[in-house]
Amino acid sequence: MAAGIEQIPVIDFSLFHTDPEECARQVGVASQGIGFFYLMNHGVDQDMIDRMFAQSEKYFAQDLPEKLKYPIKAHNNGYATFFTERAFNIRAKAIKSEYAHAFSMFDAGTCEEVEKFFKDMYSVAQQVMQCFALSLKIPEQDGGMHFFDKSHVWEDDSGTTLRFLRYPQQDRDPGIPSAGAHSDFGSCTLLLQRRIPGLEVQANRTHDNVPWVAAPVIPGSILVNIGDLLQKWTNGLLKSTKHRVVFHEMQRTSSRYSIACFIQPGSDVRLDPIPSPMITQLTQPQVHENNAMTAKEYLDFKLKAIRDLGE
Ligand SMILES: O=C(O)CCC(=O)C(=O)O
Ligand SMILES: [Fe+2]
Repeated sequence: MAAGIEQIPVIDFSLFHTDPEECARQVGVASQGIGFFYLMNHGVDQDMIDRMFAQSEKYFAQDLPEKLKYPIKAHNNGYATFFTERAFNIRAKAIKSEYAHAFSMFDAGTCEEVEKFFKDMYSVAQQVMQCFALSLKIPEQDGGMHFFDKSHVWEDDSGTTLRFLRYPQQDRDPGIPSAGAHSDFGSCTLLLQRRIPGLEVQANRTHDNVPWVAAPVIPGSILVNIGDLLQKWTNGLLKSTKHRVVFHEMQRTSSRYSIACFIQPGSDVRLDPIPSPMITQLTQPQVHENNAMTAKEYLDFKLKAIRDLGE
């Protein structure tokens, strides 16, 4: 049965190596449906993930002045508080820049491991992007399953960001989401949750007041969702779904931690129409803009829109 919008499918990602077509089919169904899917057997080492969470806990446990040594600025690296959510961002670009000192949040010797972790997550994203290209049936002469490879290169300048998140312990339900309903901006997001649930996904895009679907913590999984840029780039075929984080009873006794990896195309990538028969068949005719935005222009446009909203 095809996955509906009411449920988040779980995909055994070892299929990517044994049966990429079937893997891509499952990724395609989920991406055109609820816009979220779990990956099991994704290949990122669980012990390393556990160490990243341990580093994150240690970082957030520091006194505020320590954390504020690296406040988030326009470059989007560093510590930020958004309402009841706390975050520490590291952009892929920062790893090799003068901003590398921000890694002092980590214990000595762990910087290399953070970089390895970030790169391993990025490789999973690249495989997911290959599944997107396969499911879109992009012709071989246009790149086939490797269509997105050129636009997602680790070394290229991009907005790709690793974000360590903490939702502090609270003795009562504040009654409002810790992270309000939003969609992500980029190509896709890879999320690691641990222990405490709270993430919810919009069950329906067409009417308000519909139930939210819980995105439970599935140990060992990576939760992937499509971002606005990929929705726009695929002319709406792949869905960027709103989600939020709400208070969970377990937060009365401990903080909730998660780690998100926001994947963006290279800054200079132009979002020209994708040569996909699926997009042609399943979406309204695309408006051919002569001056398609670059990924950076799109991201700046989205960031400006939230700044203008005063968020
Ligand atoms: O912490 C989570 O579970 C989700 C975070 C999220 O949606 C975001 O930072 O965009
Ligand atoms: Fe999000």
